[in-house]
Amino acid sequence: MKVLVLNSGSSSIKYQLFRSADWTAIAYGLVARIGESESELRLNWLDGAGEPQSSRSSLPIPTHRHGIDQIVASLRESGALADVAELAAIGHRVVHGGEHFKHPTIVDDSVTTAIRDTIPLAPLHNPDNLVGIEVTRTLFPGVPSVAVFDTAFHQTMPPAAYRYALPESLYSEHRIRRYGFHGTSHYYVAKRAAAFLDKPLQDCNLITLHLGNGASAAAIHAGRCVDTSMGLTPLEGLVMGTRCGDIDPAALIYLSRNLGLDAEALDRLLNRQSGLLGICGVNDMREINRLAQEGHADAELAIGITAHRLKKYIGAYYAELGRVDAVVFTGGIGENAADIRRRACAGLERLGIVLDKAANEASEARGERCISPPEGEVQVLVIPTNEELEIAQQALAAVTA
Ligand SMILES: Nc1ncnc2c1ncn2[C@@H]1O[C@H](COP(=O)(O)OP(=O)(O)O)[C@@H](O)[C@H]1O
Ligand SMILES: CC(=O)OP(=O)(O)O
Ligand SMILES: [Mg+2]
Repeated sequence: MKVLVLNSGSSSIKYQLFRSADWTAIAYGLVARIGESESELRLNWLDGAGEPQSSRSSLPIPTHRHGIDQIVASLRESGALADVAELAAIGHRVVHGGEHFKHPTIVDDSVTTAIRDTIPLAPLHNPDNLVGIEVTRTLFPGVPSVAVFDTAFHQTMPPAAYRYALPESLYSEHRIRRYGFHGTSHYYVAKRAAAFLDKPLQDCNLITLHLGNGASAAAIHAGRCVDTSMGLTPLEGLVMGTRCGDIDPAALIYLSRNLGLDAEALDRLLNRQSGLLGICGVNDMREINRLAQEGHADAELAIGITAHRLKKYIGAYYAELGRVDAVVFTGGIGENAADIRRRACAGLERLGIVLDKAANEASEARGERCISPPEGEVQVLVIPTNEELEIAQQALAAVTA
């Protein structure tokens, strides 16, 4: 059987098709620039002989529905998915599941309603996730769609970690609390880290750092999440591509009173115009590294604030956990940006966190690796994330349960 995984964003859909027998990704790709005059369809697949092939085409793709149609048509044409009947499940990334969803869930009307209800909490993500689900439910009524939630892994946090110091009614009536996101990624890399350390996950204390366009940290005690940096929405915590992370909430009051910014303007400012982009005008870490090396002070500052914030969270989560087996870096920045890793870990020797300079900076290194000395008290690991694989496995488990 095969499992298709869709990660629907505002103007793109990323997808992977897995063969469940051995969890090989037999095809993956994306549809980009949906709704623009020239959209793009990319497909990578393994041909009949197992050789990798790829194709890229430009065509107008006006809506997500057309995008998913195109994905399925190209999967059919390539032979990766000869017949939709081969699909055991379609797994969807859903960013916000509120308190309602602690597990992967087969979608029915009540589930789409519950996901729709959380849109105000994840306006950047949930609407597009929902569109993907609605399209596959109408296009393939015979194939179960399974929602896998970013928030699910964090549902084990104790109240001391997930409650804010706000009036009780804001929690009991409005469910304002820390939810946490990227849970599928934190869980996946935690499992891989445990395997790397050759210990059962339930014996591992880990600090996992997912550093992509969105970024978050998690404290994992005995294999369960006990704290995470994102909050009610994916805005709190670390510095991100376009999101500010932690700020004094009174800054919003100030901006509202003195600059007249309303809710929409604050949302735009903090979610889309801040973070790395706000500090230095660029949100791509590769470009920022290049600019910093050329001496651009604002690019250097963007890296400095990012690393400073990361170090603070590593220290805080170390204090919460008491003992740490490994610090795990993942996501596009975590997996590739040696300089960020170096700065985030600098000065933490007293905590047993030490990097092996050569291992950290080995630019050709790929895959799961240890970047601390083998005798180190705390292993520092780089573990490439694979949210799609985790979603595929959870989706299949949900439909076969
Ligand atoms: N070699 C690299 N060096 C530094 N940063 C990198 C490198 N490769 C990717 N990145 C950064 O990773 C970020 C994107 O991470 P990714 O996990 O792909 O994002 P998303 O959250 O969209 O999945 C971007 O800031 C990008 O610049
Ligand atoms: C929740 C979140 O921030 O997701 P992403 O990193 O995909 O934007
Ligand atoms: Mg990602």
